[in-house]
Amino acid sequence: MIYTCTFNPSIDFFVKVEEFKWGELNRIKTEMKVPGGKGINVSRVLQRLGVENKALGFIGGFTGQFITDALHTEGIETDFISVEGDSRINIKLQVEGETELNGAGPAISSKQLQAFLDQLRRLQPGDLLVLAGSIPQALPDTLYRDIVKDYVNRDVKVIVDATKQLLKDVLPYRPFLIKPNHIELGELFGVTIQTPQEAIPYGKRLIERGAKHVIVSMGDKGNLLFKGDHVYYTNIPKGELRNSVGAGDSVVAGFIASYVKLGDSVEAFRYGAAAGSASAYSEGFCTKPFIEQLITQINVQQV
Ligand SMILES: Nc1ncnc2c1ncn2[C@@H]1O[C@H](COP(=O)(O)OP(=O)(O)OP(=O)(O)O)[C@@H](O)[C@H]1O
Ligand SMILES: O=P(O)(O)OC[C@@]1(O)O[C@H](CO)[C@@H](O)[C@@H]1O
Repeated sequence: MIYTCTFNPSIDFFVKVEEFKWGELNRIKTEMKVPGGKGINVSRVLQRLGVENKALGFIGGFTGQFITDALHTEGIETDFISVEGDSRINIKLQVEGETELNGAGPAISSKQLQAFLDQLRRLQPGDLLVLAGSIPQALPDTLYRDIVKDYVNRDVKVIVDATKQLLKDVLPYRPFLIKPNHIELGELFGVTIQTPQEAIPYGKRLIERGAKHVIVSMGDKGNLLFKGDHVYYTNIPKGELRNSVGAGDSVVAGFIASYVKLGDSVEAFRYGAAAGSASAYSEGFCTKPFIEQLITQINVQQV
């Protein structure tokens, strides 16, 4: 079974305006409210690809109710722990590019955290666990590390999509896959990375530190996969950018969907890259037919 964990789910409030003026009244042209959070996005894309999975995490208040109801309408299975506060609303302002304003999220008590950790005990050898996104401030920042440490030894493949220390700390425990984007990769090493060539030495270091696979997504510059001593690059198919929120999560979901079917991480990388671009070229998220249309334009080359 595949489980995704979103410690801090959100309603993503997408807002388009013609022009944005600071300090003035701006009228919204179009708006859309979608359940979000990185693990939830992975669940959504897996569900669209016909891969059974369950979304776990913490949800609360009227926003939490909206998130749960909307996910069930989409056919996504959930098993969230309830908290008292409201799940956050993340603003995605689409004008001259995308500006994001992400909320802090509700408090989570140690009892609620324990209920979540108890839930994880149902994991079986062979299961796959996705830990994705930021964690609310109330939670210990060793949380991802502790979970990876526990479950990797139980033959669970753990995938981590997080940033900074949360990501650094999991490496010695051999996560199956991590997926920083090039900016997050640069942050880990205190450098600025702009090209795939510049990313290569740093991706290799993450493998040396323990990750089994590393995908570095680079927006319109393509993707890199690091696996053992090998490095692979995918190009980007032709298309028009509509929304890049969740494109990275789609890469993760596409990788998983293909990997569980074929067990081939290089082919899974190609499928993940197609899913990322299919989401970037859609108003919402990718669909299976669109991924399979774009994948014909994607080549994987060893670099
Ligand atoms: N402008 C774009 N044109 C084509 N493909 C894109 C574009 N932006 C993203 N993609 C595709 O989606 C992948 C993931 O995008 P990106 O590197 O922006 O991930 P991310 O920063 O983790 O995204 P997020 O956190 O919003 O989900 C890219 O590597 C690429 O395959
Ligand atoms: O604040 P976090 O947890 O780092 O990121 C949350 C988020 O920006 O990531 C997703 C896109 O990847 C969105 O659905 C969501 O709003």
